[in-house]
This record gives sequence, structure tokens and C-alpha cells, in this order.
Amino acid sequence: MTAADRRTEPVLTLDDLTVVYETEQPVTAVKHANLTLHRGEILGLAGESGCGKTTLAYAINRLHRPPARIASGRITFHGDDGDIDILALEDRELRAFRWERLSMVFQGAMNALNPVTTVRAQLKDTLLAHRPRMSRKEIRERSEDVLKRVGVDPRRLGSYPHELSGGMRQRVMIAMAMLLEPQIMIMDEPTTALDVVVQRDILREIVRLRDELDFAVVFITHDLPLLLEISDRIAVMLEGEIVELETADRLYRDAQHPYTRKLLGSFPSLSGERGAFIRTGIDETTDILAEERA
Ligand SMILES: Nc1ncnc2c1ncn2[C@@H]1O[C@H](COP(=O)(O)OP(=O)(O)OP(=O)(O)O)[C@@H](O)[C@H]1O
Repeated sequence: MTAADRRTEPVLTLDDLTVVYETEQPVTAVKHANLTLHRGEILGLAGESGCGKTTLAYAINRLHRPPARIASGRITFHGDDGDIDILALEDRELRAFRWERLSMVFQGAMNALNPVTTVRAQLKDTLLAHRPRMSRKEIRERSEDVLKRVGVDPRRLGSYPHELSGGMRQRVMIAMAMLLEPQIMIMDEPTTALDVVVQRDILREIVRLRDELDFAVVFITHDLPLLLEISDRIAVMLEGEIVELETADRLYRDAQHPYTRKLLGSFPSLSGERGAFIRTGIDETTDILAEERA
């Protein structure tokens, strides 16, 4: 089967997912969401603050906490070895599932590194938790390999998080997320806290790694120009509902939902050629992102 064929196969399906915050005035943050993520695709999830993007991401990995409750729906992971009903997993199975099949990188993830242990120890702990029989040599090789892949010098294995820049810490978190070669990575505003140049480098790296390793990415941000550049398809959320799901090209050229059109209209510089910068790395090309933020 070719990579293109695999790209049309589902790796994750959400059916009728509803998430409610059971507060005094209950808030239905995700409303009957249906979504299919294909193998190896970058799916952008766009929408303004408070529309439910993070709630959806947490629910997929069962990281939601009370008062959040999944009120309806199914979340199915389609592994090469069969389907997994994520909502039915026992705690132990869920721990094995996370990182191994599906991993997450959050906006504040770089601050999620343990401040008192080295990068080496943190990578090793995660590896051993899932692969207890791994030898020291394999652990060292895998740790060096993932750091290299995200553009961090393996000599940094001995560093503590405070010795690394914000961009480097975020790269280490991405290395951690790909450590066990999951088929899905969910990235929730992974670069928002970083400056534009660092952000752009990391995004380019994520696209390149996806091309190389063929994992699927759900990339969450309210930054629609950025999503247009890196995504294969984009889902637009409005008040808990997915109101449009289209290829990035079609969404850009022919958005159907009035809210998508409004969202596109709110980024006046969305007139350059989509995607040229990150996908080809040609620096002379119109840099939509930088213009947007200028
Ligand atoms: N712990 C909570 N208790 C009650 N309501 C919550 C809680 N967390 C989120 N919500 C509500 O759920 C809705 C969706 O929030 P969510 O954080 O998922 O949106 P978002 O699109 O990720 O926003 P942002 O881009 O600002 O992160 C919002 O109305 C929010 O107020």
C-alpha cells in the first residue's frame, strides 16, 4: 500500500462526542462532534478562544478531569493490530496507550519537564515505563536519536530543563512525544509561547518529521494562517461544534460556513500563496505568519 493510500485510512474516529462541564450552570464545551483523522495527516483544529478545542483534545486522550464529563459518544483508535475503544480502556491499559499510541504536546508543555532531573533521565523513565526490557544501550541510542530528530544536540541529554531555552525545552517535549513512535500526536498551541522565528523552525520540523515518520497530527490553534500553511485538512469549531471540515486548500479558497469566512476575513494578510514557506522552506516566499504578526 502506498503512503497516499494509507492517508485515506482512518487512525482515529470520534462519533457523536459530547463533553459537558458539570458546573452550577453546566457548559457543553463539545457538542456531538464527529471527526475522522487519517493516517499520517496533519489535521488543524481552528476556532476562537473558548470554542472547545482544548476540551476536545483532552477528551481524546482521556485527560479530562471533573467537572468535565464525557456525556456521549465514542472515540476509536484504529491501530494496525485492531481497533481500540479509548473510552472503555481500564487505567492500566490507558497508561500503556498514552505515549505509545497517542501522545500530546501542550502550550505549557515545556514547563512540564521535571526541573530536578536531566533530559536523559526523563527520556529513560518514559522508555522504561513502556519498554521495561530495553537495554541501556538501546535507551541511549533511542534518546540520542529523538533529540537529533527534533534538532537538539544529544550532548544536551545531561542538561536540566532550566539550562535550556524555551524553544529547546519545547523541542525536548516533542522528542518525548515521539519517543515511542505513536501513530498520533495531538499538539495544542505547542509553539504559541515562543517567538516567531523559533516557532517557525519548530513547525517546519514537525512537518518534516511527519513526512519522514508518517504519524498523524491534530494541531490546535486559533492561528488560522498558520494552520493553512501546515495542515492537510482543517476543522473549524464554533461554540463546541465542528462547523466545517475541509482540505486546507478548499477551506482557503471556498469556505462554506459563514463563521469560517468570518474567521478567514479576520486575518487580512491571508492573500499570499498558502503553504509555500514551511513546506518548501523558501525564505523569499511571502511569509504569511510574520506579516500577520507584524
Ligand atoms: N474547568 C472548567 N469548568 C467549567 N467550564 C470550563 C472549564 N474549562 C473550560 N470550560 C469551558 O468550556 C468551554 C471550552 O473551553 P476550552 O478551553 O476547551 O476552549 P478552547 O477553544 O481550547 O479555548 P482556548 O483557545 O482559549 O484554549 C469554554 O466555554 C470554557 O469556559
